[in-house]
Amino acid sequence: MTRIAIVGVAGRMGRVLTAAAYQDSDATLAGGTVRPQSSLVGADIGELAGIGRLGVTAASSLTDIAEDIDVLIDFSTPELTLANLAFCAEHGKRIVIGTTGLSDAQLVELDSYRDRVPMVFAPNMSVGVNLTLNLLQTAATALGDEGYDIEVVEAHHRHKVDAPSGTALKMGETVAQALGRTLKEHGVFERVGQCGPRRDDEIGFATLRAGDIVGEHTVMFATEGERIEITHKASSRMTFAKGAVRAARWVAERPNGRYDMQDVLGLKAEG
Ligand SMILES: NC(=O)C1=CN([C@@H]2O[C@H](COP(=O)(O)OP(=O)(O)OC[C@H]3O[C@@H](n4cnc5c(N)ncnc54)[C@H](OP(=O)(O)O)[C@@H]3O)[C@@H](O)[C@H]2O)C=CC1
Ligand SMILES: O=C(O)C1=N[C@H](C(=O)O)C[C@H](O)C1
Repeated sequence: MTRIAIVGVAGRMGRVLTAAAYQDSDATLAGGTVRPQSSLVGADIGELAGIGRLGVTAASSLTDIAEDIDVLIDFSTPELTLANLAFCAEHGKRIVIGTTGLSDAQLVELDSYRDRVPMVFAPNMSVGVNLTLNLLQTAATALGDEGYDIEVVEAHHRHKVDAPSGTALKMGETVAQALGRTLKEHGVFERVGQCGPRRDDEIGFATLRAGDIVGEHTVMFATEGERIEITHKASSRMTFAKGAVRAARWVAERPNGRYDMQDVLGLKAEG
């Protein structure tokens, strides 16, 4: 049985991850953390998740529960995730990372742990989004050089702090890679004022933030006379949480390395 700890059990994802780990019959929900200063230290994590008392209390530090856990599931902030990777390297633990919004420098730091920690790092843990990435690769390969404009549109709840979403960036990167482009060179993240007509080879991004939208992504391939839209809509955070628990069970059996959700789901294209 994989013994799972949830980082930030009082967060939007933390609560749903707690329920998903508890409901998985092949995993044990072994612990969870909140900030050291939080009034929730010592609270029952089942009660925080709204699933009733589980007899597992929120710890103020991973060090306090290190003996009890095998894999961390971390959907928090870039800074905390990097600190938790250092913890994993020091204590021989594994980690599933859903955190988005890492800077280029933070991504380099995360990657530096690949030889010391078995980790799954993915901006979206849902089966549907990961299948969509394969559909996008096929569409981009077929349409990209045929004069189709490519735009990525995403919508999320009003509390989200990073933009564009990690998933939107991953979708854009997938399309760019299929076309031999890069987001550094071809990504357009802002259009305002007299910005001129779009270039043929740009990949545009647009972000919406409103209400309680769980997560919606569309990639548009548009040309004179037609457009194709490939859309994924998440209506419950449980889709991400179940994927993360599946990834935790998977990474529990893997050597040091950086994996993603396509590895977990067996969706990676050969070669
Ligand atoms: N990969 C995927 O499938 C998905 C990824 N995400 C990503 O997950 C991340 C979290 O999203 P969400 O749950 O909505 O955000 P929340 O802000 O609700 O959750 C973050 C949690 O981390 C805790 N936290 C932050 N800093 C610390 C710290 N120093 N010590 C202890 N705890 C800390 C917060 O505690 P406090 O409340 O006290 O600040 C909070 O509980 C985002 O990056 C989001 O993009 C979200 C959904 C799916
Ligand atoms: O913050 C969120 O809520 C989500 N974040 C992820 C992202 O940035 O792609 C995944 C999901 O869409 C929800």
